[in-house]
Amino acid sequence: MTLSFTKMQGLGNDFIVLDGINQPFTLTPEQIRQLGDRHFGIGFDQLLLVEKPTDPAHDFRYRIFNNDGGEVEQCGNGARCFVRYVTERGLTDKTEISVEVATGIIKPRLEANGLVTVDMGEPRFAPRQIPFVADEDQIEHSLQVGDETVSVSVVSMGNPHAVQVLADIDDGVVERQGPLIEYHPRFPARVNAGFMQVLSRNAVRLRVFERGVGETIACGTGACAAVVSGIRRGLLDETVTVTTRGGNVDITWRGPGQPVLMTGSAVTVFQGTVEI
Ligand SMILES: N[C@@H](CCC[C@H](N)C(=O)O)C(=O)O
Repeated sequence: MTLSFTKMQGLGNDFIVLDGINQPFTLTPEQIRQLGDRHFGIGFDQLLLVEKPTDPAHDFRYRIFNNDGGEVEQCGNGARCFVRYVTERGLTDKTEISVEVATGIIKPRLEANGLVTVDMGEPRFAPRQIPFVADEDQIEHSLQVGDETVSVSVVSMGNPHAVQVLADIDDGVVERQGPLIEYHPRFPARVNAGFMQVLSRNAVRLRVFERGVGETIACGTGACAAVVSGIRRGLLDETVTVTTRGGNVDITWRGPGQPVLMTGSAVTVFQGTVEI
């Protein structure tokens, strides 16, 4: 089978995007792993699939597969690339679209300056919504990670996140704790592990060890989860610039009951075909 693909990136979090509307196909997890291999395949953090919506009230269905072949619920940097892809390829003439993801609806909007703003929906905190093994919603939970006891905020942005606030995120903590937190038994669906350094009430640095990939250069849902957890901890104001290793993204959250808004770049890198 020959597949046409587009390689895209949002802050260096990289994707292949496949049009499943005009090019119907199915891929096994093993085939996704092969395509994602950076030496033997195309290489990507996530594979994004554009499909017709199941409900005609929406414009598209957006499916996401991690580099390990597993399907996941949400991808923020990918959502920005998604709207650029469907507009650049003429799949819609709208610049604001309503998109079905596994756990709800997101609304990406292409701005006049080329940046993309995504209404990512409301964050969730109840342990069963993460999922996380705990009796009640707390702003911080104590977690035993190897021989360290750490304090995490758990947030679902459709997908699960555990965020720590640390004075230094470059001292080896991501490499040491990331794999242990991803597979921690209190996260039955595994988790994305975020490591945030607060610079001011409107600026943070963030590194994320992503479920199903390892550390990525940037994680959009991770940025949303980190800012939400920082606001809940009383450390941040409602609009925050998140600096990742791949660049900046702006996040706004006005509090409980409100959606998280994310604004950042989305870039097409190249197009091609691949035999699978
Ligand atoms: N890179 C993403 C998140 C992709 C999914 C994540 N690894 C998961 O397993 O939940 C983003 O930009 O949000």
